[in-house]
Amino acid sequence: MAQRYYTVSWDQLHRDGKALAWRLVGAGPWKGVIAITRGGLIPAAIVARELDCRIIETVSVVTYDEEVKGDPRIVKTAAAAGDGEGWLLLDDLVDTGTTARVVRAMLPKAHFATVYAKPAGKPLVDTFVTEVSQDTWILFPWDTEQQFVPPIARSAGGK
Ligand SMILES: O=P(O)(O)OC[C@H]1O[C@H](OP(=O)(O)OP(=O)(O)O)[C@H](O)[C@@H]1O
Ligand code: HPA
Ligand SMILES: [Mg+2]
Repeated sequence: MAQRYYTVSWDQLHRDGKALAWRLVGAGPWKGVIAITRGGLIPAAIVARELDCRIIETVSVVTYDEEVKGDPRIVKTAAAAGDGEGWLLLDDLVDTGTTARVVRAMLPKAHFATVYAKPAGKPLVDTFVTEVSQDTWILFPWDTEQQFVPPIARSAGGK
């Protein structure tokens, strides 16, 4: 299990997604966006909207079951994108870089961008917005929900 958590709200993801679009706007034009599903789908929608890009392809790689990492499994390729030249490849984050390595081998000429990056995966990304430490687990809004928490006085054992 991760040692700490970094919770990302929908609002923050939207803001960070737009910050990513600002970093990418001068690097185009793009033939289209390729989202690495599933985590890259929402960032891809936000960035594609800001870059005025209507063409969205997907590739699917499964690497984790919740917080447990396994061997990466390619579930879907993006044949229309060829070697990726002129395409913008998007994911929510790079952690160990395992998924990025697999996808980069499939689309070596694509520009690879993520919203968040951890140190081990950072060298594989062309553009990202926010770095978090390797022992931090990012909690995305689609994986979480709001719930009641007891007052501090009670959880600290005061009452
Ligand atoms: O750098 P890595 O160590 O490979 O980790 C990053 C990848 O792991 C997560 O995907 P996941 O395999 O959980 O699939 P999902 O996007 O469908 O949730 C995340 O969305 C990235 O794609
Ligand atoms: O920190 C993370 N958060 C969510 N999914 C992930 N997949 C790999 N690392 C992470
Ligand atoms: Mg993913």
